[in-house]
Amino acid sequence: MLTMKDIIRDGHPTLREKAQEVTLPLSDEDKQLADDMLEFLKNSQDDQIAKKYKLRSGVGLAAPQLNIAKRLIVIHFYDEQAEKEVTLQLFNPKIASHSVEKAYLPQGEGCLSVDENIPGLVHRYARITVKAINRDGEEVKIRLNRFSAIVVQHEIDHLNGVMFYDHINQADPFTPEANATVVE
Ligand SMILES: Cc1nc(NNC(=O)[C@H](CC2CCCC2)CN(O)CO)c(F)c(N2CCN3CCOC[C@@H]3C2)n1
Ligand code: NI
Repeated sequence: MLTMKDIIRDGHPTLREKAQEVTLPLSDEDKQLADDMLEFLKNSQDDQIAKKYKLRSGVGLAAPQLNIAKRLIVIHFYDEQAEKEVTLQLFNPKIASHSVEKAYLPQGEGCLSVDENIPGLVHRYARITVKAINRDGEEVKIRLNRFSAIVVQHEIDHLNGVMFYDHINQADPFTPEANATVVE
């Protein structure tokens, strides 16, 4: 099982690299990696397992965080508003289109690859359409909004060597951009 020792930290060069597209058809190794990443997220959200293995809680993970420079992201969390579990294992994800409107988490963002807290608002697109290959090797087109959209953008950033704090307005970190929507 993956634990925090498998996650590389800020300063490691791989976090600033552009990850390589996954070759198709998906290999068993790449499918296993996606499953290992999903298991980590589920474990990290289980109080007992997280405590036992000292896992920081996560709702998303990108392969470069495991020092694997491949374009693979995994998302897993319970969407209270939609009252359903959201689980995505996306290979070669691309933002095909996005809203002009921006959105942000009022508490800012963190990252399993960043050990210190870096306060400040991270403005992202409020709605995105993502094209990707799913675990079954099918091309999918997914429209996302609110929390899901924010998490997926954070993860796709990791595939392009972008960290969440790159987006923080250092001059004015806590002032929301005009017309930006808060995602509670
Ligand atoms: C917002 C949040 N960020 C958590 N951690 N950080 C992460 O996931 C990083 C990615 C997220 C940071 C901001 C957007 C994407 C990991 N990253 O670095 C990957 O690149 C959480 F854990 C969390 N939740 C809320 C829901 N809760 C349900 C019950 O279980 C616990 C869970 C905790 N919400
Ligand atoms: Ni992160």
